[in-house]
Amino acid sequence: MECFGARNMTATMAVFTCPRFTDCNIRQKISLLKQRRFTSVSASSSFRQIKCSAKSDRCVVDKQGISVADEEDYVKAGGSELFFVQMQRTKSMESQSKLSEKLAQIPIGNCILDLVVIGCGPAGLALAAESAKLGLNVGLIGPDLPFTNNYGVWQDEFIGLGLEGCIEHSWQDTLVYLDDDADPIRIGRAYGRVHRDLLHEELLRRCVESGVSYLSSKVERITEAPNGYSLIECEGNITIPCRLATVASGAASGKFLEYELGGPRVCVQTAYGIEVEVENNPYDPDLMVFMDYRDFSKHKPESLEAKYPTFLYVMAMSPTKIFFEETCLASREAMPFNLLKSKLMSRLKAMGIRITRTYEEEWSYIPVGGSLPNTEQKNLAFGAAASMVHPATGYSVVRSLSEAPNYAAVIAKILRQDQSKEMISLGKYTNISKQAWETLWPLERKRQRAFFLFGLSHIVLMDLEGTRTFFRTFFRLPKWMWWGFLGSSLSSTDLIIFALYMFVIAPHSLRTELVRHLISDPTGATMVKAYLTI
Ligand SMILES: CC(C)=CCC/C(C)=C/C=C/C(C)=C/C=C/C(C)=C/C=C/C=C(C)/C=C/C=C(C)/C=C/C=C(\C)CCC=C(C)C
Repeated sequence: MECFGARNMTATMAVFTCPRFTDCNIRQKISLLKQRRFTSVSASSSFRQIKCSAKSDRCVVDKQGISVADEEDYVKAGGSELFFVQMQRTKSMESQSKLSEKLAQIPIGNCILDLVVIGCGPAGLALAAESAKLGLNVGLIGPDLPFTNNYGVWQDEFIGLGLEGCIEHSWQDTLVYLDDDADPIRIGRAYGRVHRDLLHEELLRRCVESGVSYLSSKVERITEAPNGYSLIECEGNITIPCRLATVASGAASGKFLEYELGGPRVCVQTAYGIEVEVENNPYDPDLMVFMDYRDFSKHKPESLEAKYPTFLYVMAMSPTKIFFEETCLASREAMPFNLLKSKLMSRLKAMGIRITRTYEEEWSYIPVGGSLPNTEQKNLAFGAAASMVHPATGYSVVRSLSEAPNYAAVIAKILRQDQSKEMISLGKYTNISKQAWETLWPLERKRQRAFFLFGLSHIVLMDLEGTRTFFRTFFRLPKWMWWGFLGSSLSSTDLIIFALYMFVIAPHSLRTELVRHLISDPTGATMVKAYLTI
């Protein structure tokens, strides 16, 4: 057996450094956050992400619109250059198992893994389990952190994945409110709230069953050995050799990957959510509210609040226990979290809803759009790192979970057919990743994405009234069209029919805007080019 320089096995906790920002001292900031207002601070510099529970909710917002700390910490830390921050307050995640307690440790020093998956979110766990099921020797590396997000899914999609047992609450129908005085649109599709602990447990169970091994560590870099193996260099001088590496560590995994140059700029979906006990809840607990775009707060058109059209996402767990999330579907600059929070509070007040107890609070920041990974590179990616977040909705979990088996099958195939040990020892290796990249991003998928990016670039330009008109038209499309659009299951040809249908039923003002946008926005030209490329 070959052995590649794993020098010691200590230091599996993350060290807070931030190589992307050479001038910022994240370590110092984390320690300040830890000392003062926050508990359980954990971070991964490579992901440029900090997760922490706040003791205080007096947050300030940095110049990119991200709440980072309370004022005193912020000043002491010298401001924040952080790009991706999620804060979860008063959430209990203790019931989630530690990966390190259930998975065998990656053998260090004496074996070469077939595949290393970097990142332990839903995409990483699903890909690791599916690949190991096919007989690959798979290692998973990443910080041993619980799932913290609240995921919502269309129930049929989750049943299709065999994950119905992970739905903690479901609603038989879903509503969209667009007009202040009209009845809501009934969507006719059941929605579910994912139980994050059960999802974590189920994906972990699949990893255990298929024999995935695990290292709780932070990956510092991925390099290539002269014989073509990938070397996963982790903190504490641990190096794990493998035949292929797949990065599944979320949207900010840029350090390990190359992305196409000159692509569209990244936009952001921001949301502020609370799970609360309330009095005077006007929402029917049997129905999920996907989007409530009614303008309760009546902000003046020139106000900052009105600059970001937001909607309320409502999951009623009982007549009095509700999860509310004020969401800005997409904007060019991140909507400041304090603004989202104040919009939610004034909306609830205007509706006469009184909060009597807060169970949980969450801030969510999801980059949408942006470039595709460069498909010539050797390292693979999966999930948000592979730009698999739906640019026009921000949803990604179902796509990652549903594509994991197929992607794993292609990885297994190329690893089997390629690179016999003799070829490797003769230095005759080829880039075996190309086929996997092409499975993830074939021309057809690139066309669909070009269409979604065109839609996204239109969404970010609309004001509240424009947004309502847009969605009034969108939800009047035949069901298969908008279901398919949201689930990324329309082919590129279906999307042309979708666009023409939308054009036909749209009011004159929206038609003119769509055609003007198609002609004048660069994403229009890119979309046409993608459709013409064969
Ligand atoms: C925590 C976490 C993770 C999260 C949280 C957050 C939340 C809550 C979220 C939510 C979300 C949601 C609900 C979303 C939704 C979305 C939607 C519905 C979307 C939709 C979209 C749509 C679109 C974009 C569309 C588009 C369209 C188009 C583009 C069209 C076009 C047309 C044309 C161009 C026409 C042409 C014609 C001729 C030329 C003749």
